[in-house]
Amino acid sequence: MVRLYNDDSLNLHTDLYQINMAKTYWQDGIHERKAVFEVFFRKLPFDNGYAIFAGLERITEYLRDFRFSKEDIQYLRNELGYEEEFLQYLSDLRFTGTVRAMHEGEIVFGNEPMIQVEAPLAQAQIVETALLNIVNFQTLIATKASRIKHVVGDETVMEFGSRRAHELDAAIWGTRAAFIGGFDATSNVRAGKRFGIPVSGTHAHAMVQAYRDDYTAFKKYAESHRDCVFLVDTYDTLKSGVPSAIKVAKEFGNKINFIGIRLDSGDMAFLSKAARKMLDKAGFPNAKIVASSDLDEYTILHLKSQGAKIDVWGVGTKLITAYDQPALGAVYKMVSIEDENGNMQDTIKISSNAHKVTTPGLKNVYRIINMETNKSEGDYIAMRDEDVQSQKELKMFHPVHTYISKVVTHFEARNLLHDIFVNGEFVYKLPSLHEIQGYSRESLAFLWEEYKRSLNPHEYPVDLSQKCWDNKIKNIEEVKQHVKSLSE
Ligand SMILES: Nc1ncnc2c1ncn2[C@@H]1O[C@H](COP(=O)(O)OP(=O)(O)OP(=O)(O)O)[C@@H](O)[C@H]1O
Ligand SMILES: O=P(O)(O)OC[C@H]1O[C@H](OP(=O)(O)OP(=O)(O)O)[C@H](O)[C@@H]1O
Ligand SMILES: O=C(O)c1cccnc1
Repeated sequence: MVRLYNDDSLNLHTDLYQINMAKTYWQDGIHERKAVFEVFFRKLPFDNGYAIFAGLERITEYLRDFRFSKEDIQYLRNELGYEEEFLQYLSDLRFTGTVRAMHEGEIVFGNEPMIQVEAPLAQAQIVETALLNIVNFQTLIATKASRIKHVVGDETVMEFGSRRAHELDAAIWGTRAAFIGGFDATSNVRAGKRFGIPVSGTHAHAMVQAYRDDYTAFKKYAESHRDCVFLVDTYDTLKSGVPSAIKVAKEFGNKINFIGIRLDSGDMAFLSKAARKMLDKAGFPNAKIVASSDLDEYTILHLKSQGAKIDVWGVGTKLITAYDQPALGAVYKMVSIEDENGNMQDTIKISSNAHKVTTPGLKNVYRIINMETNKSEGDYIAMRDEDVQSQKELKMFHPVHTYISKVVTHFEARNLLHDIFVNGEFVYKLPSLHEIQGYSRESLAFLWEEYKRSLNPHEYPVDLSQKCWDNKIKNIEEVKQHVKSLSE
């Protein structure tokens, strides 16, 4: 088949300015200098108390495949006019850097690196766009899913969003992220095939319309399927939908597995309670009630507070489009760069907003677990040469309001960043998606409930070590001096 679009590589999935900067570095001969960038966001999405890091698997694939194809080079030559020598450099380019990152599914907070890229400057620059693109979306959806799952609790929640997602990629990768965040199943069959996510589904109003009435439609479905969930709200939920479902379930008996019914409109608290009574009375106390229709964590919480008898939740649009916050603002900031003598020098980005000043240098991130409570005291960012675990007492203080502090003893300092690539070599063992979901659940168990509630959660501490803080202040002073000297 002749394809309209030959989407042969992801290397051009970058902003033009990255390639232009790479060209400047290359022409100036500094493209091979080592640079360290960190991926982090400043503000948690949805005013949540935590986020769930997702996207690492796709990033590893992107970096392993990192090469400009012949067609890419041709495009850069013919349409963008780059010169031959630079194009030759680009066509030989492979990712040779070191990447450290959190495990996928890790609980993550503002202002701490989820990923560190330590690579030749030009390479580190070119990969920024794709890395942020992947992490921002997948982390956002995994976090939204986690908020929803937190409200749903032990009941089942299914992902129904593909039809409303922002195109095909978002549906597929959003579904994967939703599973990481705790969703149990998806309606998207391709996501099931590709990622091994359990696939599940009922039927649409169209089928009832096609057969003109509930009873005939359910009967025809029962004749062709063993597992049956009947959608009961096409015409009249309580007068026609539920009675027809019960009638078919009785008629077919053991020939089908009558799982239950689905409600998709109306007052779902009222209808679910009424339907429950009808199902129980008819001898189907185990039949489940599935609900869908513009659900999110808020509606689900409301429905539960009204005593709705809903066992399974189907959530689409508001999850997959991150309806109430359409983007996560993760950024990619340079923290260190090699100088002309081969020494690494810290770099900092200053802002008039204290929260926006970056934290320079080569750092580690630790989760400080209190060994007595087995709960997390906060995250602790230290310089790489610090030995955090061997300290008897750890002073943790707020990175902006430094007078807010506490001393922690009897702790385990868990290093959150793991080697993914070392000098271009892929050294990480990718976990399965089920393992990632399990890991995320375990990570959440270290958080006190105060950080997990969906409304006004406590602010989780992400603190700097004294050394890291001193280094930041020193860098700020140096930059100020430098700027002053230039203006004199
Ligand atoms: N008891 C309830 N309490 C709070 N929210 C509810 C309750 N029942 C339903 N909802 C929510 O209220 C909204 C109702 O949507 P809307 O009025 O647009 O139409 P609908 O009843 O779903 O019907 P249709 O799909 O035919 O337009 C949905 O988001 C639904 O999840
Ligand atoms: O509301 P969401 O959270 O996005 O969940 C998915 C929605 O998609 C379907 O509706 P649609 O009107 O597209 O078709 P159908 O009801 O006829 O199946 C389904 O009935 C849900 O209402
Ligand atoms: O299986 C379902 O019930 C379903 C699937 C996609 C969207 N809405 C509902």
